[in-house]
Amino acid sequence: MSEKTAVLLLQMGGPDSLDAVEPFLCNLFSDRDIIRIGPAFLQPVIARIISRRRAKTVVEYYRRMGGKSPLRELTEQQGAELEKVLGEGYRCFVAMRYWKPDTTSALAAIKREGISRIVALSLYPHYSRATTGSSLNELERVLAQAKVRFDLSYVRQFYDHPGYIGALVEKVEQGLAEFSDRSAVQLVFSAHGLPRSFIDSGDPYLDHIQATVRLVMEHFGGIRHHLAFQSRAGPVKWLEPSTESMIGELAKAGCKDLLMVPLSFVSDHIETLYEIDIQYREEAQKLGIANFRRSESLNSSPAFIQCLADLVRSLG
Ligand SMILES: C=CC1=C(C)c2cc3[nH]c(cc4nc(cc5[nH]c(cc1n2)c(C)c5CCC(=O)O)C(CCC(=O)O)=C4C)c(C)c3C=C
Ligand SMILES: [Fe+2]
Ligand SMILES: [Fe+2]
Repeated sequence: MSEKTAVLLLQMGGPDSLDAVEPFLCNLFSDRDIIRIGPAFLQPVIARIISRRRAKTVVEYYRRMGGKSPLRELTEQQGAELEKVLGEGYRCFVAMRYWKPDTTSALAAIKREGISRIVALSLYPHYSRATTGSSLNELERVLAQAKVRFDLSYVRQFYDHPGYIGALVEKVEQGLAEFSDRSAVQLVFSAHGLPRSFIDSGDPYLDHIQATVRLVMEHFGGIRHHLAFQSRAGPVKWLEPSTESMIGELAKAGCKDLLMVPLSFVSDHIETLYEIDIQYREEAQKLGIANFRRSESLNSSPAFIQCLADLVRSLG
């Protein structure tokens, strides 16, 4: 057995071609940790119907962002950079919840290298049962079937880690520098939405998001800021206000300079590259917000990779 530690980067994954959109959606809608549709035995059938219908709309979004999600490449790059910072004793692997490479193939690769110690590193800063919880449940299911035993530890969240806050502050600072008068800019922190029922049953996601916003804003005294939630799907009640309505309200109040700060996803994907950069930008410009910008996603920013390395090393 190798003395090395495997760092297993947990992400959602995204379609790697337009043909992959429907099966990706079907995997997502089949997962009862993220969405419950009908009784468990019927969910796979309903998931197939919903994914076929949603794919018709979403394929066009992926087409407009280059024909696929960049999540795999971005996550593999994070793994490569993290491996460089951690040095000799570590190897990084990627496990995507709804697309490739999946948890089974990631564990097979770890096993092939003879590694027995795994740090499961969730790339969602804010814990939710829908995201990190789902990835960890999948990992436990796959491990239960593996013939090899691993020594496993977890990074479940890092919403208040000084390295994460510092990496976000750096991106907001760069975003603000693009405006001629930073005191006129309003920040909209845009987090991924979640059905209200998750929070009502104890999910800490909203508390984590609010803590991140508070810690980032300690560095930006005097700048006006707001928190909103994007990408709701389906008829249930979601966290409010929606990013769309927030943009509308700010436009009505005369805002001309707006910096969107994506939260809750550390890499570029459909919510930054389509929803914010295309959909919300077109809407904002129609409503008279002349300067609509977005701070960059963390992706492989050196400060963020250093944060991930600190999190891994903190587990000894
Ligand atoms: C079905 C309900 C959904 C919940 C709840 C949800 C929560 C949630 N999602 C992310 C991050 C990502 N979501 C992505 C795609 C995506 N998510 C949903 C649905 C829910 N998400 C769908 C249907 C899709 C597919 C795209 C679409 O149809 O709109 C992705 C990957 C995007 C990519 O680039 O391909 C990420 C990442 C978070 C952080 C979150 C709650 C905390
Ligand atoms: Fe999502
Ligand atoms: Fe989404």
